[in-house]
Amino acid sequence: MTQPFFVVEDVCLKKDNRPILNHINLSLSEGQIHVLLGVNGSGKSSLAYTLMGCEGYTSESGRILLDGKDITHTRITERARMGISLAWQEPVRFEGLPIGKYIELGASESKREKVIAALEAVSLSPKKYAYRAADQTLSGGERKRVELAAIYAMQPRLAILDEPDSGIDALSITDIARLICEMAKHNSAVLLITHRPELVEMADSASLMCFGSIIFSGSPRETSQYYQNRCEPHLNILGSQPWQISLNNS
Ligand SMILES: Nc1ncnc2c1ncn2[C@@H]1O[C@H](COP(=O)(O)OP(=O)(O)OP(=O)(O)O)[C@@H](O)[C@H]1O
Repeated sequence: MTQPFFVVEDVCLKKDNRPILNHINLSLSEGQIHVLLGVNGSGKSSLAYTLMGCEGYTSESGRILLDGKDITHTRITERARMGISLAWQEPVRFEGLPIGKYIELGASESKREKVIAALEAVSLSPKKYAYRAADQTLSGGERKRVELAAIYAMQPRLAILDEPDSGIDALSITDIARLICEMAKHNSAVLLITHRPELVEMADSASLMCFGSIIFSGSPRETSQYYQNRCEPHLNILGSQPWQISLNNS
């Protein structure tokens, strides 16, 4: 793995005077897939928004560095230009716009080919979808695929994927896994927020968030085992839904 180009140093965030992120440290290299695990409300999406530079999510302390340059106070549009992109947990609505046009907006080069390749990468037929305008007949799962296709076409330096699997059926999870691997092969770093074991397994590294802090980092296997041993029993006691993750051969 090459030297990290994206480094998060000691980042803290408060909302309504409440700490949401506590001294987060993270680094990513080109082509690295890093999984962020954690129960609901542990701060995963807040970290994604902070790294993307979303309004209201500027860290009070610490630094975010891209190629050694401090981008902690750089606006979201500039960060996008620098090659950081975020696939939201709830896909962006682009009603009225043909799907192909939406994907083309951020495509890096040779746009028509990119749109076709991106749609094929998420198993949507270009013939059927490229000219179809987004409207209420587009399902949640289809929207999720289009959002991922748009990110794929961009070939960002860092793709932050916030639960790309939500609303996606079990059979289609292999399409998502393949797409993420393709992105990494094209040298994008991927920060992947997910609860799906199939996606955790293919990552290079993982971190576990709890109450706004990263409490464990290691291999995906070690991290999910840490979760199972330390977090799940507490969730069971609290009567919450256990977050189910089981890696093969573990
Ligand atoms: N804009 C905000 N104002 C106040 N509190 C917020 C805001 N955004 C997030 N929080 C709080 O920060 C905490 C972390 O939320 P966040 O959505 O980042 O967690 P998460 O790990 O992504 O959860 P999930 O898995 O349910 O998506 C929660 O307690 C949430 O209520």
